[in-house]
Amino acid sequence: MAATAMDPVEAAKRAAAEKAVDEFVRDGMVVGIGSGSTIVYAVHRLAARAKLPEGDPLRISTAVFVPTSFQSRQLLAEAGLTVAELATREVLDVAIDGADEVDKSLNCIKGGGGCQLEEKLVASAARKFVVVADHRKQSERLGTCWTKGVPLEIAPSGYRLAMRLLAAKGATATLRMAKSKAGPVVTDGGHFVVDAHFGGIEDVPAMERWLKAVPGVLETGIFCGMASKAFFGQADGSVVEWAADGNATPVAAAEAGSESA
Ligand SMILES: O=C[C@H](O)[C@H](O)[C@H](O)COP(=O)(O)O
Repeated sequence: MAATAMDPVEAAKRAAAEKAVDEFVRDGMVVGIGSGSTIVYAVHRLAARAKLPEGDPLRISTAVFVPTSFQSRQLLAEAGLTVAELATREVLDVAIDGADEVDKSLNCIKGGGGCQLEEKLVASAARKFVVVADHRKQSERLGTCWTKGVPLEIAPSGYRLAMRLLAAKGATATLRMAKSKAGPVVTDGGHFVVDAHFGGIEDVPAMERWLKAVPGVLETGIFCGMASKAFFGQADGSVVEWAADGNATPVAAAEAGSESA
């Protein structure tokens, strides 16, 4: 039976994730693992590398992985990879995560999946923060591609106050509602998510500072000045790499789509 072709967007996510894992993860490292659909391919790649024969330079046997969510903890455990907790690790070698939108300075909007607080903690603890995404996430200005708003993780008791303050600042702010449960989305940490859309964000650092100062906002989905590199899988199967200095480089995705590491 002929193999079914992979959906091009999924193939792009996979190419980016595999490239980042192979460029940044070495054996013995402590590695932060983000959440979302793109990170699934990173974990699959890590699992494949754990099965490589001894002596293979890509083999990982002593690396440990710090998850950012229930989802990534489960993925790592199912892949047979060693899970570590951020509470017992002060510094991580690298953290790899997806994003909802990335600008040329590698500022990101994250939290489309409601995991921004743990993701921010893990990324902040890492010496290097690496973003993996498909081409739809490449943006000239945050807030223009991802128009669902900046996800904000909010103390439940403060969500009405926060929404009033956000609206006064000009945002369209909505409490994120669950799809298969009555009521709001509740994060892994037991908080609510408010999505605040301001249109295109001109001054990303100022916006992040302002959002962080809103009472009840525990963390914002703006990751400003944190990433050192971003990999974007393209529709043609290639991977484009953005560096924090604004340089964009097309890189070969020779192994993209391969089953083995
Ligand atoms: O809360 C979710 C995370 O920030 C994800 O990394 C982000 O939403 C990107 O997810 P995906 O890889 O599914 O596009």
